[in-house]
Amino acid sequence: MDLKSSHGAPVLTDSAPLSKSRLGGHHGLLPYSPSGAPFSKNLRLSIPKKKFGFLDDVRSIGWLDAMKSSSPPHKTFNKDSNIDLSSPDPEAASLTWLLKFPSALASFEQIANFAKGKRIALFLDYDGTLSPIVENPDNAVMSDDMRSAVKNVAKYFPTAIISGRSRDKVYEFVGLTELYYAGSHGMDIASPVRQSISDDDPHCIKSTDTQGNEVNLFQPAREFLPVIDEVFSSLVKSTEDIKGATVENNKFCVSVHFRNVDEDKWEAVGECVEDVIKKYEDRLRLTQGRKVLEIRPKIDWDKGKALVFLLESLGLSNCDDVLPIYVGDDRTDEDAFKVLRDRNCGYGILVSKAPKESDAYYSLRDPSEVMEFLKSLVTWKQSSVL
Ligand SMILES: O=P(O)(O)OC[C@H]1O[C@H](O[C@H]2O[C@H](CO)[C@@H](O)[C@H](O)[C@H]2O)[C@H](O)[C@@H](O)[C@@H]1O
Repeated sequence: MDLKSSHGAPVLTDSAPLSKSRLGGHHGLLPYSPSGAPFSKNLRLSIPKKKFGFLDDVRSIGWLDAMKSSSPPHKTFNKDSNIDLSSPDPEAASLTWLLKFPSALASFEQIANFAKGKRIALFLDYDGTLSPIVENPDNAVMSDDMRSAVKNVAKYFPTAIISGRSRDKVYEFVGLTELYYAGSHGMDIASPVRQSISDDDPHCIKSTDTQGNEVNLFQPAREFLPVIDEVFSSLVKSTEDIKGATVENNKFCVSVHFRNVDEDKWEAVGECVEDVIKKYEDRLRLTQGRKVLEIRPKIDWDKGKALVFLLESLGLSNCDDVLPIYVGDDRTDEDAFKVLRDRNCGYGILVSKAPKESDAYYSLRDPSEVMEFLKSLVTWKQSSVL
């Protein structure tokens, strides 16, 4: 694994751009694009690409606009057509987007064809993918139906959850022992013990899981634990007078939620965060998710690196016989989509109703479609072994 190390931790050398050109170089896995599609060639989707770090956005456009830019207001969808009515030509924009990111359900046969003769390995984000987005992060429980769909799919395919939550928290929500878990945006991975991975790696420690199995804990940001705890306490204090603001300790990162804060106080939330983290400028970085600001160690590690680590730890890194599929809804999932795209090995599936730029190949609209997709994988696998 290509990991630059300094003072024992992998160091972030550059802030990677979120998206790159989707054209060329990946022909083997490009999804089917219907010809003669019913949309005008002149229509272009105007979706801003993220080129710089979030603090650079703040410096150029201010806190409020930066926070708004990645937390677009809830769109109004026509009940029958599910089309965004707030855009000038929503129907065309939606169709154009679906041509670029076809539905993984509508394209299921094509995905299944690519998977023939390969082992599918599944990687799932949690919030917004397995559970719907809700106002209070503590209430983001997974439905029993979804749990049973994930349990079933894991009988046939190695399945891992890669979440921004702490590993313990996401396990508490999911509660399935048959999965692999990575928390804190991949900075806390529990995987089976494999000598080649764990030998001599200072970030790996052997531990025991809830069932008494020996596991390998990979925690590349362990040295940041005291800083993260310090920042968490300071943020709880500094945001206590902002109604609706909450701070979540995700062990190796901290989330500052502003979903329930009046928009005229968003800037105040941003300023609290800036005040607290400015003295850690060389050690921490700031990113943004869905109405959440996230403070993370400045190390070269993300969900994409976690995906590669898990593939290696599970003995699934050979692209010739493994097809990794990563399903996620958030900006942080883009790092994993990009890894699959760059390696030309596997598919990213973006969960979104609204057109967004992405390095995924396919899309699903919401967690209920994710559940349908998981069920389809099981049905397909069962029928192919008959
Ligand atoms: O990587 P994920 O599993 O998607 O975690 C990302 C963040 O998800 C949670 O926040 C988001 O979901 C909440 C519950 O639906 C919602 O209230 C919040 O506005 C969203 O940002 C979680 O609370 C964060 O800590 C995670 O980083």
